[in-house]
Amino acid sequence: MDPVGAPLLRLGTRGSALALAQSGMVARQLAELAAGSGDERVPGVELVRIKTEGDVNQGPLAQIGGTGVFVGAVRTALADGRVDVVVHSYKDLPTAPADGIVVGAVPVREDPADVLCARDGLTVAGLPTGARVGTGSPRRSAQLRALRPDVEVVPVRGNVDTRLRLVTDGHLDAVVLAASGLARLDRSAAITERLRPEDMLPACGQGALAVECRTVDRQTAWYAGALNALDDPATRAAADAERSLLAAVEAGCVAPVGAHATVDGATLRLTAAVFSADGQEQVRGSVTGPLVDAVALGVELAEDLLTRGAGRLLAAPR
Ligand SMILES: NCc1[nH]cc(CCC(=O)O)c1CC(=O)O
Repeated sequence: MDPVGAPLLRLGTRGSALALAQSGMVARQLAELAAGSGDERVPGVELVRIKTEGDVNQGPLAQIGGTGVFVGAVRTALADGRVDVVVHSYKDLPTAPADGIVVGAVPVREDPADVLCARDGLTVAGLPTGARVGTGSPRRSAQLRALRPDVEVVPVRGNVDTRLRLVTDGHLDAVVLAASGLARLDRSAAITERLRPEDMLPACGQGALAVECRTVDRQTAWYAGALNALDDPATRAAADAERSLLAAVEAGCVAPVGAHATVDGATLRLTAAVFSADGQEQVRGSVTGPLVDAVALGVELAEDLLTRGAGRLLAAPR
């Protein structure tokens, strides 16, 4: 309760700069929407910081349990009732559902594209032979090597600022990052080239946020109206399609996957590809259908890719 007795919406967040930027945006939107919903009780939104193992342990993500380590602690705080909503980068959210938790809102998506942040304004085509480009993502690595087999992909980890500094310090010629993360951190000036989704298919859900709440509260909590108002059905459908594809492909292969859904009125178009680690092979496809069939469209395209040999790409040399 805040001093005048109105309920405080407790929004759980990690402490990283990106998480705080995203949570802060959602907090402001939720406060405005709740206030605008005609509800007498104008709520405050309180940010509650949650420390996760991924923040403490800087070892390679794959060794400490993948991006799931960030999500787990935040979801536990939600399930335990310490907070009411949590905000995730949708692309970091595992596809398996969590008990008692639902995605209460999917706000309007930012640009889902990946971007190059290079020294001296360089583009992918302009990088010198043997240029050192940082990314920790097998998906970005494979597609970068498909575009430029001669560049050296350097594995990197750490937050967005750490990665940008590798370029400004002269350790790397460039890094590949998400346009959305840079925009939210007000670092878009570092972008030297926006990579078209045709050339660099984004991660499933990239650029979108997932606002999770407890399932029991989704319809009935005093903030349910604000969650409804925050939800963008087009973004939700795009994320649903990309993530159902990912879940269905993951069941059949562990090769890098990229996907991009676009929405035009009531129609959704999903393009996706699975890559060999070296980027020299790929299986790509598209599917178009009604927005309301987003999940089924993702499964349909996944089955198509698997039928055409997506699973086999796992065996390709690294
Ligand atoms: N893996 C870290 C991460 N998780 C989400 C984003 C960007 C924000 C988004 O996808 O919406 C980033 C940084 C990046 O990939 O450059």
